[in-house]
Amino acid sequence: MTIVLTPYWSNGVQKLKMAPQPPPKPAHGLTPPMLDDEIHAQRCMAQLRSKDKDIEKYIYLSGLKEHDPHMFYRLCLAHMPEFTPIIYTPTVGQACQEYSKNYRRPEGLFVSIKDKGKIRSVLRAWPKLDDARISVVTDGSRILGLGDLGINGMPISIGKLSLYIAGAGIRPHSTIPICLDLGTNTQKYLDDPLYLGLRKKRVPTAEMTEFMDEFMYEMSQAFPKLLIQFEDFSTDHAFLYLERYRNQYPLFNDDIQGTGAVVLSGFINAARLSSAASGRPLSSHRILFFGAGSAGVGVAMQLMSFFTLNGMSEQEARERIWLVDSQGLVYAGRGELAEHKESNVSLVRRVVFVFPIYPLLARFFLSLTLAPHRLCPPGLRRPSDPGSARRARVRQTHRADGPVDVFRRVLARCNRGAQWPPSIPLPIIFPLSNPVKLSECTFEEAVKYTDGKVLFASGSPFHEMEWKGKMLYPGQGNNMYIFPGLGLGAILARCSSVTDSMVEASSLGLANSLTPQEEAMGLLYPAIDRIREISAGIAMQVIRSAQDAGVDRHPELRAMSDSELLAFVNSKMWNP
Ligand SMILES: NC(=O)C1=CN([C@@H]2O[C@H](COP(=O)(O)OP(=O)(O)OC[C@H]3O[C@@H](n4cnc5c(N)ncnc54)[C@H](OP(=O)(O)O)[C@@H]3O)[C@@H](O)[C@H]2O)C=CC1
Ligand SMILES: CC(=O)C(=O)O
Ligand SMILES: [Mg+2]
Repeated sequence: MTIVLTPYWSNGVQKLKMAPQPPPKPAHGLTPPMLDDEIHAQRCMAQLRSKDKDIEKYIYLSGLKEHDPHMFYRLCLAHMPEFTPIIYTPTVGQACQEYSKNYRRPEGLFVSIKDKGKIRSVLRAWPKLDDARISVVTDGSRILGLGDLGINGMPISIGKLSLYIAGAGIRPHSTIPICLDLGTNTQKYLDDPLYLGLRKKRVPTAEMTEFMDEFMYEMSQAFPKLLIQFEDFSTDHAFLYLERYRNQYPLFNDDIQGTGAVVLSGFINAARLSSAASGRPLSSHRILFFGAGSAGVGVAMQLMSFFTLNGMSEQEARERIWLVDSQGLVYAGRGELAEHKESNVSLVRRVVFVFPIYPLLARFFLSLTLAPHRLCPPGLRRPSDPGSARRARVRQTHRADGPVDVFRRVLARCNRGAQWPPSIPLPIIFPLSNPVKLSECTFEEAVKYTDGKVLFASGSPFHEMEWKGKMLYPGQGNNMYIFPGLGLGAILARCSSVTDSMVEASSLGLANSLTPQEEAMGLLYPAIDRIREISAGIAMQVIRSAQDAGVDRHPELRAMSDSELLAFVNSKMWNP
């Protein structure tokens, strides 16, 4: 089916093709006589691999997905490690940045601030109203770590949904990529004649909230069975709209909750290995978050919840967790804190009482000195390090222009060329920022500075490497391991909302999905080729958790045994 769905900014009439229907058998004579499926799969891979640049590969695969979706998803499933860096991070970041330049055809739904008051009619233009089950919605304001890309954020919604289809077997025509156009504060795009979005600065939060209220209500009316994933909203709005709507509609925020879940899962597996090697209990870990945005605070909240559910007091759990932002250590009394840091005050250190008389000195000291010093694992501290020299060093690190440089320097200084201390046999380093160029450190750096001992997981993929005759494998701590299974479970259980317990269930499901072979290799996350199996297991845990929380609306699933439920989940997966 094709319908005319012209983006409001487009002059011409363009057709939005609803993909993918099973390909109709072409009449004899309309295809080459020897067009064999198997050979054609090889041909497509050869065409893909012949492209020099990743962005060209991305464009090629977008075209393949449009005109032959079955082949696209078949190849995607067969070559996950090769495909994900192209259709997802890191290349999707470039695809977003160049979206207006490379734009070829409409894909997804654009809802503009100008549609306020008539969002209903925009949504109802979507051709597959009854089929819709999952939508990834972004406003383009914080795409990966690349900042405010405005309407150029659309490929992130498309990319995430491709992973839903490939990774969890969501039916392609049940997905709706959405980009909200609320303006952009990035001058480069406002000045770009090719920019496809509104040429105005972002609207104030109050106006955005009115828009969001209407948008969410109309979404629930137009698509009654829809689960919504909020993606890459700037941190203030990410927390605001998650809290505002989470009890009203089935939705979750991928950057806060999906990231929290994936990192908790990796942490559980890493801490197991680390604690086994050091003989120290899980409670001995000290966790530094370098960045206190939606991802950092989301993960910190997830870890807090895990620690307290597993026997630690809130105080003990809090003492494990340290947040650092662009101003240094986040602590109560530092001054006005952003809402998402303030409202998660249980994470904020309450250390200022040590300096009742000299609050300014305290702020300076805590921000520049104590935080990185204390956070540096104990075995790495140099007891003889004079305070002034340390302060100077730390100040120097804070002079850097971005978190990447700061982190690299801290890491390098932690090592100081000395032997990695035996008190921390297996340090855990998760440089989670995306895409690759924003990763806080590379796998190679982490391996080098820890003499090959690091337990490592990054947001974007790195290659394995050899170190002193041994092959070392980096993990990919990316929410792509979580959202397909979490979404599938929430859809199949017909949830009225997504609870914290469902998110935690997805995390534990992932942590427990390692095979004995993967465990023996010291992996923190399972091989991505097994994503379907992993997603099915996660979906099953999520459904059970939804039932426990009483938010499921599919009572027949309650009567099923676990094996029946798993078979049911698998039977619902779409296959190319
Ligand atoms: N691996 C994964 O699955 C995921 C990865 N991410 C990635 O995480 C990154 C962060 O996302 P998000 O939290 O939403 O982004 P934000 O921009 O909201 O947060 C960034 C944080 O880093 C802090 N920061 C910036 N510069 C410095 C500096 N020089 N020194 C110390 N701290 C600094 C900021 O401080 P301040 O608060 O003071 O401004 C802020 O707290 C992105 O790259 C994103 O792609 C996100 C989601 C999932
Ligand atoms: C992975 C992801 O969601 C992000 O970097 O924003
Ligand atoms: Mg994201």
